[in-house]
Amino acid sequence: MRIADYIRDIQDFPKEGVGFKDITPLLNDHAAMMEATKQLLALVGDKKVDRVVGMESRGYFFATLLAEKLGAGFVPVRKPGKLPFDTISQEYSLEYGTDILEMHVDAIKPGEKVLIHDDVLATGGTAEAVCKLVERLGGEIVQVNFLMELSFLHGRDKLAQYEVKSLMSY
Ligand SMILES: O=P(O)(O)OC[C@H]1O[C@H](OP(=O)(O)OP(=O)(O)O)[C@H](O)[C@@H]1O
Ligand SMILES: Nc1ncnc2[nH]cnc12
Repeated sequence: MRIADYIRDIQDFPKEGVGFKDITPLLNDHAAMMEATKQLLALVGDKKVDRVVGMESRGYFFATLLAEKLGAGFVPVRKPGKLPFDTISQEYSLEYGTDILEMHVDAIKPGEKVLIHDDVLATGGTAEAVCKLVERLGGEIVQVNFLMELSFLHGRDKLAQYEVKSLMSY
């Protein structure tokens, strides 16, 4: 089974010029979703992970599956104003806009080992902001992984000090 066969390309979404990578076919097929989870787990290997951090919203799907398999807690990163408790905020830029990401102040304890997961690495702005949030809370980032990276946008350059892995590269 090829995971890439379950990624649908949508041209000019959400804006003209963007080639959008749609993961809903992958989520729609149980066997494909489980295979992708297995392959992401293989990227993590035998690293100890206390918390898996997932980015709203498409990062949540596999981040929670990974947390379950790794015996780790799940931490949601959300867009502003959505988290009910005290938060820390970090501004970031996207392939198509700018925004702020937030995390609960008590989501990660100093010294905890953190896996960060998102579906797509594009410009790297989102992942860079999340790395900053995790480190501001004292977390130790053991890996940042993605289903896919859009290598022509060079998002890895923003994450040079971390172990960055992805299942697919375009
Ligand atoms: O590497 P970057 O250029 O920062 O882009 C990658 C981010 O963009 C997408 O999220 P989006 O903000 O579209 O939100 P969504 O998951 O809620 O659709 C994607 O799921 C990543 O989180
Ligand atoms: N081209 C793209 N497809 C899916 N998600 C994205 N996030 C940023 N760029 C993206």
